[in-house]
Amino acid sequence: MKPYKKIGQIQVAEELVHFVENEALIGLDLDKEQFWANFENLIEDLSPINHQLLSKRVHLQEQINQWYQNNREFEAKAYQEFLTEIGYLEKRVADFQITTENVDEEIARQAGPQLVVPLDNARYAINAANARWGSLYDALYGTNVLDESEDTKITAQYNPLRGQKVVEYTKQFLDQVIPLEQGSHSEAKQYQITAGTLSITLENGQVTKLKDPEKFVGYAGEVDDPKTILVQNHQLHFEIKIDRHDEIGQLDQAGIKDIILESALTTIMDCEDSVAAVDTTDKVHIYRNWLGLMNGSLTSTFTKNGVQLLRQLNQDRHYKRGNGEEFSLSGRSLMFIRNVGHLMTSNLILDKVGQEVPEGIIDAVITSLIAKHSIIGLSELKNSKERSIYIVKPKMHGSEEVEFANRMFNMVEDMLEMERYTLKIGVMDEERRTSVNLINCIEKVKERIAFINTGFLDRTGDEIFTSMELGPVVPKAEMKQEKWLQAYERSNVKSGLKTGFQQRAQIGKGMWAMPDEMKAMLELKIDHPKSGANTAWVPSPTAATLHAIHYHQINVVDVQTNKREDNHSYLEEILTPPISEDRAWDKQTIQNELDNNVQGILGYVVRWVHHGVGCSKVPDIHNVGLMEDRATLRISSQHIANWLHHQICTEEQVIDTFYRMAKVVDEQNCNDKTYRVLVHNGERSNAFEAALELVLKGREQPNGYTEPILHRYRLKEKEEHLQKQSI
Ligand SMILES: CC(=O)SCCNC(=O)CCNC(=O)[C@H](O)C(C)(C)COP(=O)(O)OP(=O)(O)OC[C@H]1O[C@@H](n2cnc3c(N)ncnc32)[C@H](O)[C@@H]1OP(=O)(O)O
Ligand SMILES: O=CC(=O)O
Ligand SMILES: [Mg+2]
Repeated sequence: MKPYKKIGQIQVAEELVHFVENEALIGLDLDKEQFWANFENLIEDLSPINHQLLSKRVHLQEQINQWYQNNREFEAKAYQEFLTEIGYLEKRVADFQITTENVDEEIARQAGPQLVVPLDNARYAINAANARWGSLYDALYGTNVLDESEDTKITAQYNPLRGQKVVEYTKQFLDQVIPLEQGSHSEAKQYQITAGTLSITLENGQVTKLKDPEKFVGYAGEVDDPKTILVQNHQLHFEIKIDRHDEIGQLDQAGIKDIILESALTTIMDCEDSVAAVDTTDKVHIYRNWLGLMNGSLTSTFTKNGVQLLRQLNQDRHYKRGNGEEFSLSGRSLMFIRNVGHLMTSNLILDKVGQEVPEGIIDAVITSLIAKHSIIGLSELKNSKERSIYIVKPKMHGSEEVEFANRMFNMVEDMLEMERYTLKIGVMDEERRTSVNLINCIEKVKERIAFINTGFLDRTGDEIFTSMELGPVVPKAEMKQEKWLQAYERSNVKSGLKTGFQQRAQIGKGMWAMPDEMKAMLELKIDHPKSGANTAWVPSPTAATLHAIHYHQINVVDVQTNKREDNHSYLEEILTPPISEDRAWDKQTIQNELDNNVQGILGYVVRWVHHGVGCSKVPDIHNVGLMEDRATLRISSQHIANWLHHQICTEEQVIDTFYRMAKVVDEQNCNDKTYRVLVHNGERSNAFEAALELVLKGREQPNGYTEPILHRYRLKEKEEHLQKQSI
């Protein structure tokens, strides 16, 4: 147990006290004693409400379970009436528009990718902040986007034939998004600035310009020898980089060495489902990284390909307009911070009766305190030009819980002496009770909402859990085609547009969870801007650069304008549970489903529990690397729990599958010297126990969440490790 310091009536872990008083509060005009006194009041006011909200979740679910048991023949109308009666479905508020002010351009006006990154990993987090700009040449060369033959494979040295394909693809992209009045970019020999505008000399000597000359917005270098041409299309920028002496540039008749796309407009620094933070040390580590991002001091030193590297936040980018006037664009992605939800408590702080305090309350106070460093502008590397702080709040159920978050944000603003609505909120639409009451949820935070986002992964987990009693759900891969999911996605866009999100806030779509499948992403993720979303999640900087292409191809403003007319009522479809009509799957189908889910669960949980890694790339049974986090774990564990409950498989079969897949996962990790096998000489590791419990006790977990079990086993693992060290 960590030593605590008694402050007023509460007890605060020494490590947190030290961090707050010697790091987070330094440079801020806040009184230390007052800070702790206010924090204590806030805990006293809010903790009981937090607990009541959680009890309500349990109570509603008990009633839903009972209803399903009494109504085996599902009838949509009766179901809706029942949900209204118990207060799950809320009475819709009168029409309103959100009024959020001081929202940065990256959120309100620009449409583009949103990157997510685990905040416990400084190397990745800085990389993410810098992923505002990414090389299109690298993204195309280094992934599977381009069709590959023997000749165009990635080789140890640069492969010019592959490079040629990259250039061809890029020139087509340029012709598509910044076409020339005559000819093609592939015929361009020279780009220069003439009389304040971009002129292009073609190989036949003809001089032409852009079809839309206003897309040229700036340059760097000399007018007759520019090093950078900055263009803008659909509010999104990119740079054409020219250097005739460069290894790549010299192969191009116009000297183009790269195209740098504005990529991750925004990034979510994640303290939630992609990290494994179970104690004070873990939490303070994350808070310290956030502080480094907010005051611009975060660095990371690491060795890559035998070279020692220092990574730090990028500076802004400087240009001249056609008339010579200087201007700059941010070199970094606009950062959000994702706090934890309302569920867990933390021993970082104990209240006056010695109970752990809700972790979401602690996150709200500490992450906002830290972000104040950025808004008072101590660092040159400002995050928000509008002096706003962007907090993503996940896993809220219904409008009461959103109202609670709003109340908490008000109190935090007051205690940190911030103007009202400095704290903006991003509401994850990822629990069913929020989806069906989304307009009411938005209304509760209408002065501060900066995004809604369909977290379809958590949402799928919640869907399975909520309808657990009704029947067996469809196989996991079929979930995306289910009525509820399609309707939920559309309804989310509709709700955002009806309440005035256009040009004011983000309507976001979910994660691309196959980090290496970039060709498929380029083919499919264009559906997100097409659906009216002005952002969507990507798992890596490379994915951000490739997904940015979609926002050049689709003008989201136009799409949203058309979608504003959507008057379809989606409620009944959203409330159609994904229960299989035909439960007669053959033995092999059932076993494959189990194998796939169990492999993913074990592959993820072993790294969570034994190594403290909260987001991993884990191969599925077809050997496709999948991004796994707590939300995907929630789906897989709930899925098996559901099939077990409805006797699609037996407990014996599940346990047997766990043992078999443990060997597969051990084999996948055999090159990792720090790896400990899941079962050793019949002795099950903590990770194995945790993974199995997530399934066998899946129905008992609050809303199917995985946090309680993961935390318990990770703490046990840490404790055992300490004991071993002290022997
Ligand atoms: C349902 C939800 O809540 S989704 C939200 C939670 N999910 C996430 O946050 C996903 C974030 N992504 C990741 O954590 C990682 O990309 C993973 C775990 C999926 C894969 O990680 P790895 O196997 O290490 O990736 P891989 O080896 O292909 O690439 C590593 C390189 O890419 C970079 N990278 C990978 N992901 C990211 C990221 N999200 N942000 C910034 N950089 C990243 C790393 O910095 C590293 O580059 P470096 O060597 O120059 O530092
Ligand atoms: O948080 C995202 C999700 O899909 O869940
Ligand atoms: Mg989620």
